[in-house]
Amino acid sequence: MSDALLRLSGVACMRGGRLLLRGIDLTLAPGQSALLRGPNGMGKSSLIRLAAGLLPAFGGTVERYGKVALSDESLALDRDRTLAGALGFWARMDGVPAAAVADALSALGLSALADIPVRMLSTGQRKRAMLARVAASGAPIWLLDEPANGLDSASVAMLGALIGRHLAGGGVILAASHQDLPLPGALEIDLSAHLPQEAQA
Ligand SMILES: Nc1ncnc2c1ncn2[C@@H]1O[C@H](COP(=O)(O)OP(=O)(O)OP(=O)(O)O)[C@@H](O)[C@H]1O
Repeated sequence: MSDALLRLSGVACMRGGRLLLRGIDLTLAPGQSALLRGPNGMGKSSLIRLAAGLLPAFGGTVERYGKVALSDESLALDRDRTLAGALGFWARMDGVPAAAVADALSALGLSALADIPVRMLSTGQRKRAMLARVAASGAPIWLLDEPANGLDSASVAMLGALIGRHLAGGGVILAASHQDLPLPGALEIDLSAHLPQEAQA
């Protein structure tokens, strides 16, 4: 038995035949969060994908206890549907009530854009729409790759409120970001401490 929702134990990450990272240990219990730090190309996105189960671990284990919601650079929303329609599609797939979509739109300041086709959204609006999909998913495990990219300060504040509610409700968050995130109390993981030995020499 375990209280953890997400656990990485001795994880090593390989990409394109190159060992990027090794020895990653992380346990997130309800209400906890972690932030991956490191320069470009260090493997932050790769580790997020690995935590999502989209990339196999080269070594170690990844345990997930609950559904996962991922926000990364891919849109994952039907560009030709309205924003509410595209989010509604995922709500049906996720088996969550339609009200979750309205709540998520409201939380991200997108209610007025509910009937706009996704393809017409601006960069920042699209990013908020992707975060709305995560918020509406009902998943306890949020994996957020650069969630503040393209967001203005008001939107970052909305993201902060969303994050606070998710953690207070017993969810967990693993994020990667170059920017400061509204993720108070997050465990910071500096990936440069996890380079393979030959890369450290
Ligand atoms: N599909 C792939 N096949 C092979 N190598 C890849 C693939 N995707 C990424 N890589 C390589 O893996 C390394 C880590 O990439 P990753 O995107 O995880 O880094 P990152 O820390 O998120 O970078 P950034 O800060 O620029 O977003 C890079 O050297 C990249 O070239």
